[in-house]
Amino acid sequence: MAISSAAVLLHYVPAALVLSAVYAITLGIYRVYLSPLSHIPGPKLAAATRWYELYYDAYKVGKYYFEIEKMHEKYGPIVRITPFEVHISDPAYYNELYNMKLRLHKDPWYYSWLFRPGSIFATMNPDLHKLRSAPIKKGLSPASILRVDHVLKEHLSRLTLRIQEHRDRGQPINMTDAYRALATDIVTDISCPESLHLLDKPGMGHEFHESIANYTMFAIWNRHFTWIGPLLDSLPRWFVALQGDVALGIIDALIEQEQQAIDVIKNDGKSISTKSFPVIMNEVYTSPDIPPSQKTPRRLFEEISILIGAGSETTSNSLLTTTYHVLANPEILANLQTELRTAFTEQERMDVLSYKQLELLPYLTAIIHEGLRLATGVSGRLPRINKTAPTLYTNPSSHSTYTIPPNTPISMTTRSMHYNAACYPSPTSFQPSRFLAPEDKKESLRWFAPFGRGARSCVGQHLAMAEMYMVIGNLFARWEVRLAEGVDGRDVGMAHECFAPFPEVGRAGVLLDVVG
Ligand code: HEM
Repeated sequence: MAISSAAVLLHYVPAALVLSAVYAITLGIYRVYLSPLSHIPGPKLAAATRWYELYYDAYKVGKYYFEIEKMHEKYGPIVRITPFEVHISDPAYYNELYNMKLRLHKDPWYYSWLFRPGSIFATMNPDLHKLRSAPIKKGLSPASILRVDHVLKEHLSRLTLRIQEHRDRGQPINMTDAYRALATDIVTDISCPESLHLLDKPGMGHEFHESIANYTMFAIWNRHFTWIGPLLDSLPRWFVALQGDVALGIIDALIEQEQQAIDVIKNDGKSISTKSFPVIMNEVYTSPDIPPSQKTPRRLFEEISILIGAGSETTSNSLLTTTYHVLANPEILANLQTELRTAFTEQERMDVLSYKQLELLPYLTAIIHEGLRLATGVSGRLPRINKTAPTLYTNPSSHSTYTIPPNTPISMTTRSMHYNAACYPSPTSFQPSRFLAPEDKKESLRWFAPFGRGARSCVGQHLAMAEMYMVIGNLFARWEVRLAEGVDGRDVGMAHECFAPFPEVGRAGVLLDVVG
């Protein structure tokens, strides 16, 4: 009697299952007891398999941050959080890890998340990063930001129009949408020949922002299953259209960005818009430091799409957190309004105040620092790798020194430092006074790193600061606004940590009543 091939296969299934189980158990035992990281404290399951992180971060959506916090409470300042990675929670060590001199690499596994390997954000090697980032740093330098002051003012005027419209209609304005639209419009204007102009769209691009946020949270799966990113990128437009208009809007925005990259290259880097300043896409293309092999449409597109992503959610979240806390604290609001009304005449306050005018104000400055601290626009754990030498870490309480072998990702989380009661007493409360008196300010700035530190710190920080001053300064100099009913701390709190902090799913956002 002939035996079918299916029957033969079935015959081997139990053996294959047993072998896989033996392999998995042996690997787990090796990782927990014999690996070069086995001396680092932490949960055995996290040391045995990456699926521990997968469960909390991808399946439960951005919950590993909270698990890592619990691990530190139980095991101390150094913890092995995956079979391969060590996490440190010790503010005094922050400057040692994120140190200019060390020339550390980023961790390719962690940064594979958004599938943009051509961007500076996902460039692991410090030499290649230096080359690629030079024109971007130039385009976002303090001098360049001053040159685009008129662009920022123009976008602020469009925000003013939206606020005015809502006041005239007696409708609350959704600042979650407004700030996301504003930050996206500004960063696209500065980076690309064409801006997205979301502030002018109905609902200020609400669905667009929601989809980007949802994608950002979903993209965590991409770290664990690296085929997801390329698959999503290769989906044809007609297929995406089946998911509805919002998905189509996003894919069209990406296609448009890629087309702009193609046009910039076709025009040999000469301006293809009527703008009075060079946009970053052109700066990258014309940079003499970058070899022609790095000037493909795909790389240009990846660079710019990351710049837009990095410059929108972070900034809008910081603006939102600051606005919420100022309004939730009447005394702070009153102090800020007094400072603004003393510094500027009514006529000046009815016009758009500039970054240069506003950055001189000490109370506003303290508010912005405190807002950036509480928001911590990047909440991810930022792993770095020393390729050549072991890293030594000494636990300050036990005085035990741990040797972490080369090539191990070592991470720290700025948000934990910003919320550490030893660095900032009553860390969850909004207290601009921490950044006011010179001695308090000096101490608070020691632990203040919203833009990260070292060679891979934020390239957009000068633009972000200009936006913070201009939006917060102008909002409270000109308008009387109140938190609408139902808005509370959950609208700016972090319920999901997906590189950026996200509030509970389903919250309506920070709505403001414009009363004058
Ligand atoms: C308040 C707003 C912002 C915050 C809190 C923030 C924070 C950060 C942090 C902490 C990093 C380091 C990430 C890492 O180590 O992987 C970073 C990197 C980066 N940021 Fe920002 N950022 C903000 C605004 C912006 C803006 C406006 C832009 C663009 C114009 C931008 C573009 C980038 C880019 C491209 C990187 C990657 C830099 C590199 O790897 O060399 N950011 N940002």
